[in-house]
Amino acid sequence: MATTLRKNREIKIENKLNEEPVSKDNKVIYDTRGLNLWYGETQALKNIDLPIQENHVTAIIGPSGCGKSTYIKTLNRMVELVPSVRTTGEILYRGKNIFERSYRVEELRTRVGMVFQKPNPFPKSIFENVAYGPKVHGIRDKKILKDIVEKSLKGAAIWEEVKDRLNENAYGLSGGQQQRLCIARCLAIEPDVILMDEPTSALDPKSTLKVEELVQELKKNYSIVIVTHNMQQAARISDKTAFFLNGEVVEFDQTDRVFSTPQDLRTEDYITGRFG
Ligand SMILES: Nc1ncnc2c1ncn2[C@@H]1O[C@H](COP(=O)(O)OP(=O)(O)OP(=O)(O)O)[C@@H](O)[C@H]1O
Repeated sequence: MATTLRKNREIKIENKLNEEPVSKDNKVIYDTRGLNLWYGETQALKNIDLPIQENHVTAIIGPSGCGKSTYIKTLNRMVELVPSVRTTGEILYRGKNIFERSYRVEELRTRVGMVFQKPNPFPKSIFENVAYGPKVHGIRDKKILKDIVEKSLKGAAIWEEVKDRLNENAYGLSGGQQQRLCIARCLAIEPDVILMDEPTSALDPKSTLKVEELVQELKKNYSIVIVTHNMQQAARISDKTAFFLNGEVVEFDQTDRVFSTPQDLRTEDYITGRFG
């Protein structure tokens, strides 16, 4: 891990050197160009063009089955775990096409963390849940692991609630706490991007609020892409919103514009609750 983390930092610097000078606010971290994706004969994504900006929260909204989850699972190539999947087009992550043969998918996945709809802690202690990733990457030093665990739990705004019970089983936590633990687990591998697939859909309103506040905090250091069914949530926490419909991006803009003055009638119909 120490080597991987160092490498991540070096890659960040190297990328910075290779990048064209663009203003900080406009730096594209993920650029999707003409992406099509099929599950067997079914086309789930159609000609997607989507630039995702660094240190922004980008929300993906749209009705059930429109391709939101498929899209974010394409960003870390997790979608390829489905054998019938075929893609065309490009996704550039920090300027490099992730579909290129020579692209190292393992490295992509250490730089791009993912949080799922249902909290999925391992049946292990709170400490071990967070230390797992760093251990897999070769960190054995107890002091370093302890520091990583504390820093990650603090980063996920759950440290105060669990610091006295780190050796207890993670299953003893509430759903909302489990989800923040999963976010801490994700932070422990020092990702560059965090993908979140409906991270609050299984949580109560209070836990949802905590995760939303956390996302706002995390975007200072990470780039976040979040799929959500909850339009209020997208409006509250995202900087940019992409509206997907039938596998296409119908509209992509600043979140306030998408919700206040949508350019496409289909976006307007969706956000005003006429369908979906
Ligand atoms: N493993 C799979 N095999 C075949 N088809 C799939 C698979 N996963 C998704 N699909 C199809 O791809 C399309 C997009 O599905 P996806 O799950 O990406 O939509 P979604 O917008 O995330 O939906 P939801 O909001 O209900 O989660 C749907 O038609 C779905 O049936």
